Amino acid sequence: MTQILQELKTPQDVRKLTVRDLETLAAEVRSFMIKHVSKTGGHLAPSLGTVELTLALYHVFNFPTDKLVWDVGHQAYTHKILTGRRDRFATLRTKGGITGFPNRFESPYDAFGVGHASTAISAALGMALARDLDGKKNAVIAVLGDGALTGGEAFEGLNSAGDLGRNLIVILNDNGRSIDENVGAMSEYLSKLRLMPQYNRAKRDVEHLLKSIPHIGGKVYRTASAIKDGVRTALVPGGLFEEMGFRYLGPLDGHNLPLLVETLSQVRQMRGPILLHVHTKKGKGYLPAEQAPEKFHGIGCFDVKTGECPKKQGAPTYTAVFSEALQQLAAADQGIVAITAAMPSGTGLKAFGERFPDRCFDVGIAEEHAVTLAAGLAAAGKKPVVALYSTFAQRAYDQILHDVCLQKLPVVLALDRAGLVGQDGPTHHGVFDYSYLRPLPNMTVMAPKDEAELRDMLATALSLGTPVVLRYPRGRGVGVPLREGFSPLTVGRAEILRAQGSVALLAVGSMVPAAEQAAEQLEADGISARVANMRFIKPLDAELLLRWAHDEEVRVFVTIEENMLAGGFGSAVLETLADENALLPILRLGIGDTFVEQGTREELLALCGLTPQQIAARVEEFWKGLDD
Ligand SMILES: Cc1ncc(C[n+]2csc(CCOP(=O)(O)OP(=O)(O)O)c2C)c(N)n1
Ligand SMILES: CC(=O)[C@@H](O)[C@H](O)COP(=O)(O)O
Ligand SMILES: [Mg+2]
Repeated sequence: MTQILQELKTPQDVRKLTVRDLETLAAEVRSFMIKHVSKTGGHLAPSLGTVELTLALYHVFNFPTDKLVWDVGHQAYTHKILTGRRDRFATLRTKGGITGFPNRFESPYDAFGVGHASTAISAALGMALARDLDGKKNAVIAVLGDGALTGGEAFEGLNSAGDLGRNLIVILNDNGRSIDENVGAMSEYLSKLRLMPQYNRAKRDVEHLLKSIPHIGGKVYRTASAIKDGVRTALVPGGLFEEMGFRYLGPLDGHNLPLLVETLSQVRQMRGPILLHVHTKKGKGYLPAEQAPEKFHGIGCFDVKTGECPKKQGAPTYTAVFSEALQQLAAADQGIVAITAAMPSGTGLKAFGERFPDRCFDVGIAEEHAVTLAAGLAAAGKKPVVALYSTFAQRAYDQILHDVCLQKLPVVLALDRAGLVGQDGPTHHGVFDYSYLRPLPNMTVMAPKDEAELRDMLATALSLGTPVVLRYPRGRGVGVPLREGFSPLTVGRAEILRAQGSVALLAVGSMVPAAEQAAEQLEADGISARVANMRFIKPLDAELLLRWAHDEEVRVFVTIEENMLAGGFGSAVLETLADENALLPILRLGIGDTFVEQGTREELLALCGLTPQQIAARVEEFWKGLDD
């Protein structure tokens, strides 16, 4: 570690540095960050883009008295390094280590916990209102990206903040990208602003001139500013934000420290809602990341010299199998269309979009809109597939209920990253979907045991003509052979994998292979076990459940799921058996009433007691308890 960074004892020390020191510090922070993230993996490109902005903020403001709210929080590594987490930075995103996003339990400098996009303005406005109620004077700053600005909640926040008129600084960190290319009319608008610095300079000059005229200058400026003839909104940079009640400043070079420090020092004195537009480069200062910002958005470990990641062998990912299957089905059916909410690469829809550009829609970070858009397409006769990460689908609950299920529209929700996702941790685990989707009438919910079954489930989902959810985990498949064609499944029918045994292991999705291994272990230990791949969480195969419940050999039911126990698959089995007065002793395995921390998927499955060995051991213990 080089000098200035090493000598910083508290974040307040950054306030004492000269601008020249800050420039040296920026270089030190970058190489520190690259060195560590190359080993742990993480959101490198977004965080490289905000080094100067973060240093300037810490130079000008007094955190944590002033409040700094990051949007998503994947760009906040400099903030973490400055605020007491430098020495633990090597543990970033590892089990027991520091988290990948700001987290209120980790540091008083993390004013608000994040991970999902577009929340910063609303949260910061809440803090500004509380400050005013308490008669305090601290600054409140929200930093969000141009991608986050495509999210509806960001607009709701702007709308409310502009109306309430409180002292609030919103910094728009515009790097022209989301994870992939940014999309939408707002993104176009920001691009135009970036190309019009001359207007901005002119505006600043006019402001300066008018305000310098004694007595009447300020009045003239305000009158001039109040002209709302449409021309201003269209031609004056930031006119759109100004119409919403913000004072717009920028765009300025977000890597120019002297300019940032000077501007933020002025902004600090201003009143009312301010929107400062800074222009940054994703991956700044590390050539491989500048050249491939999408790859370095969130990356595993890599070689610092080359920027290359170690090649991984193995089965294709669920995402890749989904992508390929959807393209195959869409080639045969013109009615199939696909929608992503800013995750074309992550969900595998990028390849679909390249092949069927007219039938693929990236709507930005707008999960609610994505689902209702799909409902509209379905109402007009199309077969939409909305590919979302399970965790982000939480955003669209009312749309799934009100716009899709209530109207029984044939929308297929393909929920990727379902279950425990690994290093992103509790903000991103997709472990709630069975519980929140199961109560919805008209909904079918299924989960494949492997990547081959994913293909068949997708074909089944598209053939049903009703709302369907298909959820599958992050990462690689099991490694089973993939057939050419598709074999549609019977809805609500389980697959029996082992037909005899006193313990009935009922598993869904990713837990089916684990259940099969656990059954072998149990057999080896002298307890016979049968196994069903339930396939459908809704409708459940009630016929099988009752048949097994009434089978004299069966003494215990065990449900196994990578989901919360509350309201999940096990609850569904329990309800069905209770309603039919067919209850046997039942052991439900899944995730207890807690937010699961970060770690590798394997570590977290073990933490939740869901490895095959742990499943077998927990069943054996339960079994022994029956005789006591
Ligand atoms: C609700 C929600 N949907 C999707 C995501 C996934 N996601 C994380 S960062 C990101 C792009 C954000 O772009 P921007 O705000 O411009 O930040 P940048 O990465 O460019 O710094 C997306 C889509 C998310 N975190 N939250
Ligand atoms: C910050 C964020 O929400 C995304 O960048 C997310 O970390 C991507 O996850 P995957 O790596 O599973 O695509
Ligand atoms: Mg961006």
